[in-house]
Amino acid sequence: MFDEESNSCDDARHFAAIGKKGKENSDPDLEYKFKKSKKKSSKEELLESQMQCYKRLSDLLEKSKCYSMMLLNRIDDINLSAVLDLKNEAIKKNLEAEKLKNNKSSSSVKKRGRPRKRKNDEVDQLVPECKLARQSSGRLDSRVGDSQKDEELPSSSSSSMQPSSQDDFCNSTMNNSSEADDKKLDALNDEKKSQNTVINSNSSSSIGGVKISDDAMEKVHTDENTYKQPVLVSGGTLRKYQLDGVSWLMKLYINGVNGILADEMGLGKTIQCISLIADLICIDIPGPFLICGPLSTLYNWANEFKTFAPEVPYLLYYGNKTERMNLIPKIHKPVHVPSQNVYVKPVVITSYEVVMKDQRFLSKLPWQLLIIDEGHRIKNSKCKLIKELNAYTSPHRLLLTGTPLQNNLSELWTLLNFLIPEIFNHAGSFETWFDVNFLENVDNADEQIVQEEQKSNTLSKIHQILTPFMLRRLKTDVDIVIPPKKELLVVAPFAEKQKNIYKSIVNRTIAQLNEYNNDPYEALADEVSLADDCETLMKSRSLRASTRRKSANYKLAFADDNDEMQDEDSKSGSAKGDDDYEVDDDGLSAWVDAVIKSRQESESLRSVVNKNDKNSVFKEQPLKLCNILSLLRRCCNHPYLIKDPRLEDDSGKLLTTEDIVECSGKLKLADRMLKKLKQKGHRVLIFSQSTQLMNLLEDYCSFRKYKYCRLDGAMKINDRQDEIQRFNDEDIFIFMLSTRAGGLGINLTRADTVIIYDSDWNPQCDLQAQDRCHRIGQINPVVVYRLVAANSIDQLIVERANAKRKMEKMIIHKGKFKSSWDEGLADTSNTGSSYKFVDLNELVKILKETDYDDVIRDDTEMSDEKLDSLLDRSDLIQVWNDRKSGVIMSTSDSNVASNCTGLEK
Ligand SMILES: Nc1ncnc2c1ncn2[C@@H]1O[C@H](COP(=O)(O)OP(=O)(O)OP(=O)(O)O)[C@@H](O)[C@H]1O
Repeated sequence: MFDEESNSCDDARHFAAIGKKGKENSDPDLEYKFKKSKKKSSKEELLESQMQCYKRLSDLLEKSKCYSMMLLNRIDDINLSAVLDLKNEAIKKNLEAEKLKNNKSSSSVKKRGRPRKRKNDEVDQLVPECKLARQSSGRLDSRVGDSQKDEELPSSSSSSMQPSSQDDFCNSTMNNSSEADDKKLDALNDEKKSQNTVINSNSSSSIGGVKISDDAMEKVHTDENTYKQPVLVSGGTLRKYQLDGVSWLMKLYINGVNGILADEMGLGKTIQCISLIADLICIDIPGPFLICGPLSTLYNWANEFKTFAPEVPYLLYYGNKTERMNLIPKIHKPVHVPSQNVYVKPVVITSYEVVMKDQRFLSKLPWQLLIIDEGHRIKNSKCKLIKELNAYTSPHRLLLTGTPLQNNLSELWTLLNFLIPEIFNHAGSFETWFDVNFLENVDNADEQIVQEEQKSNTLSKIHQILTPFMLRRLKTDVDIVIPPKKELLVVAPFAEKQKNIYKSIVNRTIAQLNEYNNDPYEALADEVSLADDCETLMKSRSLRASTRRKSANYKLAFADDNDEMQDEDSKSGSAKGDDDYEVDDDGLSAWVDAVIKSRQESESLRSVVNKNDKNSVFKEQPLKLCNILSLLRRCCNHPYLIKDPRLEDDSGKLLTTEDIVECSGKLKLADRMLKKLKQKGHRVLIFSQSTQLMNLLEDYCSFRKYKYCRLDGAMKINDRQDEIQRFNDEDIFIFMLSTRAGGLGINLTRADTVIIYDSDWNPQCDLQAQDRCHRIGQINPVVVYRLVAANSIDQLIVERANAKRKMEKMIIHKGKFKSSWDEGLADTSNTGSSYKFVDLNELVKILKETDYDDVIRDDTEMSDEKLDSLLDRSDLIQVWNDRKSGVIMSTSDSNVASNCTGLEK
């Protein structure tokens, strides 16, 4: 619905922003209307605001259309000129380089008196000492003691994982320090550029200052059907869709358009970016290039460079302050790329943390490309990272994310605003452009959504606007063969005592709410006594309270989920539902409604109160309220998370008994499943939101004598990497990971089973987690079990997540952004106001989809037969075998191949 108040508020912000930015962005017409509107009646204002809204939307569509037209024309111009074939060019270049090298090496043979070696051997020759250093370093302690510390990362000499290219880089810069300094880079590369013809001032030079010669342009301007693998990417073969992706990225780059590569997780966004950089090097753009991402993904980037583009130098820039300072000279040192005979700056790979900490220094460098991996990290417009990143100048910004839309449309808008502020210039007015309430409202029936779309075409408009800037392919769209996956929602009944505790929490809270009538603040201020109640209950079960670990540390359930590596059990979100909770008739749903209502009320009150009184007593109350959700979640996961009753032995170790399994419905079921999975030789990833639950699961694994690995956000990067390596190298049954830290950018294809022990409010986090093993490199079908405690907050979370997922599917419309660049633009280049309308039948299909393929539910303990059928994956194996033979018969037919990936529902 159009909101008059928020619109005028947006307008005010909009004009304030105009004032700040200067005249160039202002719209005098709008400004006049805005001032004038103040004197009008509210009806007139509403009408006028709606007109403004309409005008802005038309402007936006027009801008997007013009942008697309401009790009299309530019591409056409370039393609019309005589385009040399990239491959021939590469071969020519290689020959020249080879010739040059032969000359060089024959003179060096004379000088050093040693025989000439083959190209690859030469690189290896440079680094024997570094390789030795790699082998000699040992494992490090697994925890960071002080969370406030700088990232504790090793210096280059002590890292057990220091990649060879890094070593190559160190060594070669040392060996060549006298000749390959900054001046040499400029001189060398200037010399090369001067051999080229005129710089195409119409193309990139006008956009962000990137100058690309005609010669260079010719090398990259082949259309995507003939786009060739970059010569520097020698460690693997790009798949067709990846070549298309690189072609798209290159076109964005040379046309000065920022964008989002939003391919589904595991499709190889990394290799596509590496290929882009490799191609940029070949067209005389010698860097520097900056890649930033979550800490846990840095080694993955390094490994991918090492594997696929071994000649492209990179630098892992991280560590504490001193370590980073020591690395600074290396950022500036050019490195020789033998096959191209060019000097380039190493690609700097770093974390968000460092991008913020070292902003003052790093942002001064003339980055030629800025890649933000797991780009949804900046979905919140107020996050510090966005502000810091905005200080970085680069002619090109690229966001990578497999999950561009996580919670709501404003987040997507924030990403676009960061990338293309000239079009998506005012995030706040987004809501006034589109009436997206009907999409975001979880209570809306599917039919309502379809009717609304029929009426307003909102989805069609959004798709049209996004198309030029986003490329998204799903596993089912592309020519890769990944074994099928299925997801099962497994509903576990509470263990008897667990159920009592849960009831007690709910009843006590409702009583509080009633008791204090409409005053939720007072009602929930007594949280401690609520916890005490639970304790009393536990004690009454004769479970003695002696524990090494502290009892429940109530973290904020509504903490900002943008915090890097935040992986505790407290997540952002809200719950709403009207389920048939047996715990307390309609009690729980009423309770949840009350929780939400009071949260909203207290938030608005807080904002009012806070304006006047910074020390307001109300300030923290809404968060306390949410702690109760956290308490319920703990209870669903394991009652020990409320109070751990175990005693210590003489060495201070907690004595674990069968009770650890018996008192939690979910663990009891998981225990039975794990026993059988082990017998069948499967390997399992267990994801949880809570590190405290992971502590318990560790105790459980030790108790059952299961070999396990662990990865969570508190671990140092080296230790995470060691654990990943250990799981990949050794025969380890279980890898337990915190969803937030372990769900990003890592490859664990040795596992073929995923257990999501507790679901995230944000469904994309769980999807990211599953895709750690369902990706290229997986050879077996994958089964995902999502555990849910029956009739509990767990179910609300899954429902809420499903609603968000539906919205994401509608916006990031399946198939909408997989189209090629030109096809995508063609939609917007049509004359007139013709939209490519959303196919309503397809929309209905999307609305009916769920992520899980089946729900397995039992009110009592699951029978052995049912358990066996739960664990049976012969259906997947059959499908996989059939598909494999189908693919073999027609590998050239990408359509057939694409039908052979994933599992249709
Ligand atoms: N053409 C290729 N040949 C061989 N392996 C490939 C190819 N493309 C990708 N891979 C491998 O596929 C795996 C997934 O790639 P990558 O991690 O880049 O995916 P992603 O899209 O970035 O996923 P995420 O969003 O989860 O980070 C990696 O192990 C990568 O090495």
